[in-house]
Amino acid sequence: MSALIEARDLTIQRPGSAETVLRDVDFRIAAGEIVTVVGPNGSGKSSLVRALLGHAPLAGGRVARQTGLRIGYVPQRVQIDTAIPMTVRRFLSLPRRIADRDAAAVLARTGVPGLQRRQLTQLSGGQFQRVLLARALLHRPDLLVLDEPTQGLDQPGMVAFYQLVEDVRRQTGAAVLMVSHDLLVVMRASDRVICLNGHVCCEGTPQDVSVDPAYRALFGADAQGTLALYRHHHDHDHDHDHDHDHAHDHGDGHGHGHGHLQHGQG
Ligand SMILES: Nc1ncnc2c1ncn2[C@@H]1O[C@H](COP(=O)(O)OP(=O)(O)OP(=O)(O)O)[C@@H](O)[C@H]1O
Repeated sequence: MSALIEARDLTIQRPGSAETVLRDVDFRIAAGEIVTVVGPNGSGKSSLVRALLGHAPLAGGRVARQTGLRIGYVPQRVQIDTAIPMTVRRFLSLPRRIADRDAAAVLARTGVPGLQRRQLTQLSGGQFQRVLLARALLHRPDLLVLDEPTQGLDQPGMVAFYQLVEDVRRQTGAAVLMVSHDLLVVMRASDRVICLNGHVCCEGTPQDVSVDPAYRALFGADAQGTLALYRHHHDHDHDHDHDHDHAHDHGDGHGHGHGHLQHGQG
């Protein structure tokens, strides 16, 4: 299958300096794939995403994006000016105006129907993330790019959010590229995981990455947890769960995240 985005030998430097943030990274994502980038703070995850989207200069290598590729992007930080009142409905129409019908449909799809008239500042963390996802979905992207989409959500909120991302992929066929720290949860929602630390430490299926020594060295106790989760999953074959991969996820699907809005971040 041809790639939506393909990168070769990417090298990225810290803006305004010769310091290398990422070196020799190869990357590809195909239609319909869910790929997650994990790695410690400062390991270059957001830099990689920005370079793939063409938002950051390359110090080396090349990136090819499929002609006409539609991308829905939720950046790591979303600047909300709390001094200016803004409803969800208006937010969805920025920068391009959309019809009421489309606004209602996309909010229903992301599990927050009827929020149109609510002020952004009055949303819970989980609702806000779903509104961001709704906005990213509006223009029927071939690829959704979500940079740490569950920041500030509690565990059930995270599980529910990743379940929603999988539903969106199934319903729309969009590929998904995510950056995440939520190792245990996100790895289960991914087809492929890339573990970064200034370069690609390891990559592959979640199962392969969870047992890779480089991954385990980077994530220590958390990696042990991932491993245990895969063992547990492997050891049990639930009668009623043959057709999907969430036998041990007990998210309630309602996204009741208790995080807070990240007001005015840069
Ligand atoms: N605009 C910038 N100006 C200066 N340095 C930057 C900038 N963006 C990134 N960097 C540096 O590049 C390195 C990688 O940052 P990046 O944000 O890509 O990491 P990350 O893996 O996404 O981190 P986190 O998990 O903390 O979000 C860091 O050392 C960071 O300080």
